[in-house]
Amino acid sequence: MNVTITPSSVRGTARAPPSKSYTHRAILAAGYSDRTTVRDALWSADTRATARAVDLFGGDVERHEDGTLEIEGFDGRPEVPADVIDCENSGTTMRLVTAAAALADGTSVLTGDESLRSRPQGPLLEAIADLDGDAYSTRGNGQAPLVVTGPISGGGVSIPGDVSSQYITALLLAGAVTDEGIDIELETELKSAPYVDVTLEVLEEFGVDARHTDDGFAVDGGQTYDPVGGTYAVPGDFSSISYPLAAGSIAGAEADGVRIEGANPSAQGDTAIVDIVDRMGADVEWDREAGVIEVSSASLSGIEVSVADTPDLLPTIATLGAVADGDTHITNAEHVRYKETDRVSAMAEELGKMGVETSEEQDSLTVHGSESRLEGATVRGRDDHRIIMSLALAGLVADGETTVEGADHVDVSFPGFFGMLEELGVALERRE
Ligand SMILES: O=C(O)C1=C[C@@H](OP(=O)(O)O)[C@@H](O)[C@H](O)C1
Ligand SMILES: C=C(OP(=O)(O)O)C(=O)O
Repeated sequence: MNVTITPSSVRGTARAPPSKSYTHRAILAAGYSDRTTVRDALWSADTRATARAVDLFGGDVERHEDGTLEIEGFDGRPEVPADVIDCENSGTTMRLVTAAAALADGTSVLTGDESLRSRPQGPLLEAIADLDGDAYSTRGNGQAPLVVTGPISGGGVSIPGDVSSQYITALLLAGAVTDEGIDIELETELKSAPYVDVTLEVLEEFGVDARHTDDGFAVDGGQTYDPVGGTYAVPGDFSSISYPLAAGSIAGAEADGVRIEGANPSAQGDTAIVDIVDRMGADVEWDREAGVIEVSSASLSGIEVSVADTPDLLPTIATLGAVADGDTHITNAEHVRYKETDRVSAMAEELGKMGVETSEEQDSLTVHGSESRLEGATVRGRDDHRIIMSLALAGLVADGETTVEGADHVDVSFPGFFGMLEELGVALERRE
């Protein structure tokens, strides 16, 4: 599907979709439990991939119309899957499920789409091998397809922290149900660190104890996943909130801008987007207790911002920077190159088609904003949900129409994205 956006101003109320990161963890944690009800779960292509893995491990995920998932777990000991586990486009699924597969008494095979089969899995495979499991890439290049044989019983591992925090999350979730637990020593500084805090928060809610140590993280073995009252509720997603928030900041009607509901505080690092648009000059208020953000546009100025903790915000910030006056310097961005696409280059090249100048280095992206309007253009979504959504936002303030190709991929994290834009008053057309 291609989507053509006509420049529009936005006003009205948007509701944050549930968090993808919390939903993945909740589905797998529920799999490790006896039985759990997960309320307000995100049901998207990525989270469905995690649910399918839980089914293949011997659990059962049933979804009710209201978004509640009733999950019968495999109770800490995954069965050997009867089929290949297809993680599709989801890095989180592949990492979390690889470590779960290492608990099974036999061999699991994991694969994914072309994008996922190009992302790095080597450090996690080596960690499993250090724990006396057997884990390898069929092509010997550290990328999926992956073959994982367990069971592991726990122990100590050392792992780099600057490739993906998801390796740590995966080992903590699985480590709790090993015999010995897992002690993780970080070899390099941790990037995307708040995502591990999200994991610790979910583990705590499921009654599992895991902790920071002097040189990394640790989880004791022999624990049981058992949330209070047998239920867990997923909070709103701040990576997704970044889109209506940025839309309101660049195209919000002055008198009555955009109101975002479901914006309750949690461990998500991407809550930083509220501060970022504020620093750029948007008129924004966040009532944390009510979980409501209100934003309207003002003229924005470029800023310097590190995405070490918040890689998923880079595409949104790049679009904000394109509209702002002056340079927006996005630093500590190397790990953003290991996502569904190399998002640093993807945003530089696609915004370039809209007349935006950028300078790219391995670890940073500088967007040279100017007061002249962006040019409407046909841009490639690169089969990457965040690139698609961020380019669609740029289309709100371009001169003329902007067509985003391959826009269906928003289904990965925000299936209702274009419907939300329409409700905010955006004129757009979908073409198959
Ligand atoms: O654990 C998670 O839920 C995520 C961690 C981050 O990845 P990395 O840790 O690989 O940077 C983030 O980019 C991804 O969208 C979700
Ligand atoms: C990188 C992302 O997710 P994942 O790593 O799960 O593919 C994302 O949602 O932007």
